[in-house]
Amino acid sequence: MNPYRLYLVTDEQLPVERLQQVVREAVAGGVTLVQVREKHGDVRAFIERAEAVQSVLKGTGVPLIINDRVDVALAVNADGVHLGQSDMPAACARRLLGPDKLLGLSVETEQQLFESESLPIDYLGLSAIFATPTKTDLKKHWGIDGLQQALAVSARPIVAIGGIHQNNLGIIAQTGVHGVALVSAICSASCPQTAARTLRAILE
Ligand SMILES: Cc1ncc(COP(=O)(O)OP(=O)(O)O)c(N)n1
Ligand SMILES: Cc1ncsc1CCOP(=O)(O)O
Ligand SMILES: [Mg+2]
Repeated sequence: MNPYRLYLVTDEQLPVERLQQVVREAVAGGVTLVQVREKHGDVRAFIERAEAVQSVLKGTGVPLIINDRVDVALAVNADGVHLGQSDMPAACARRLLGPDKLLGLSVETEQQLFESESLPIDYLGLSAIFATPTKTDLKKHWGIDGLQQALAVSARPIVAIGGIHQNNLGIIAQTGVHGVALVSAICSASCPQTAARTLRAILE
């Protein structure tokens, strides 16, 4: 099964109980992969929040990915790591994680896309498709044309991320992209389960 189909990236601003509730509901609604993304807290808090999400995912079959930090992923025995361009190099991360963990890499430019082909990674996060208030330090917006071009040249599964919601998911799905990753469309929804179910239905 393609694990990338509907990929939830968590919102660091959620209190931990709401974080757990959102993840529980999102999985019930059809999310296939969950990344814990913490950009501001200390490493101990990151580990605690990762463990809180892991306890919700236990027994669901939905893998847990840690954003940026290989040490946190190793500490909680997560299923994988998502690296950015200024994080640990992919080859180092692969050596530390071993061959079986999922390893994702953000690509923000055509040059990075080209270079990624020789790296020991499992998937690419094409960042960002559209502008989004969730992350503003973005190099570019690939748009639908850029997404189509990346799909045409990459041998790796591609996850589209950035500004994706119910109203533009259809056009993204039509490109045949392997997966979509979302923060606010699920984390800010009043009912994350309904939101995830609706997104999943658009993808099917
Ligand atoms: C699935 C996925 N794709 C891209 C990103 C962005 O990663 P990065 O560029 O390292 O930025 P931060 O998320 O760390 O701010 C992602 N997290 N997940
Ligand atoms: C983490 C990340 N990486 C590129 S865009 C983004 C944020 C996506 O958030 P949203 O789904 O709310 O636009
Ligand atoms: Mg990162």
